[in-house]
Amino acid sequence: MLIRDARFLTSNTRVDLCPPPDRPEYAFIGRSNVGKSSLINMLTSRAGLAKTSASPGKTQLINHFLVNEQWYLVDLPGYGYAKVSKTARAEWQKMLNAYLQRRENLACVCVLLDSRLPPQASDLEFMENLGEMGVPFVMVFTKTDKQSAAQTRTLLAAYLAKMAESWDELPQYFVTSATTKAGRDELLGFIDGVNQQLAAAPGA
Ligand SMILES: Nc1nc2c(ncn2[C@@H]2O[C@H](COP(=O)(O)OP(=O)(O)OP(=O)(O)O)[C@@H](O)[C@H]2O)c(=O)[nH]1
Ligand SMILES: [Mg+2]
Repeated sequence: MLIRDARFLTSNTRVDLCPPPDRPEYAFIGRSNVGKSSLINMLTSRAGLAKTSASPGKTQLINHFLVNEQWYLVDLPGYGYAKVSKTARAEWQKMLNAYLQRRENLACVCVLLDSRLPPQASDLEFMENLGEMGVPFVMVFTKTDKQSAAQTRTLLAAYLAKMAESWDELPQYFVTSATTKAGRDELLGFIDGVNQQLAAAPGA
């Protein structure tokens, strides 16, 4: 997919204030600092479109971007960020659940996972929840430039083996780097395919 245009629309904390649910939406989520905002910039080839930061907890709102006037990309705050208060975390959980359950045009959630780490409880739990809510998702492994291809393969195999313990069918996955642009064509191709399926679906 060629990215002709990508622009920021809105930031907010409430699902009812999000842009009209009139086109397919892809939400990027994952633990703080996993590389969500960087991946969005890499996919759209717009450095600085989504704000990135070396310190976790940078993204705090539901941020909508419009791509090619055709689909929405959403940058969500990271979960599992220890330095926020319990109250703030509970608020964020409430906002996130409302978003996941009520955002009717949500086509797919991209769950970002640091390719250098073994399966983390918070990620496994988050994916379980998505499964229970019936929200479609894919796994996106990030930061593969930070290690050798062999190391990525080993960790990926271990991750898939862990997932196979609780999932009959493994979710689709992508192996990416915001630095080398690895996985860009694959992920954009996937989004394009889903967009086309949705456009062809009855009632679309
Ligand atoms: N080497 C490398 N660094 C990356 C990559 N992706 C992100 N980073 C770095 O990791 C840090 C966090 O990236 P962000 O994109 O801000 O992460 P985030 O998930 O949006 O973080 P929060 O909004 O705080 O939850 C930054 O210092 C990025 O430069 C990658 O693919 N390769
Ligand atoms: Mg961010």
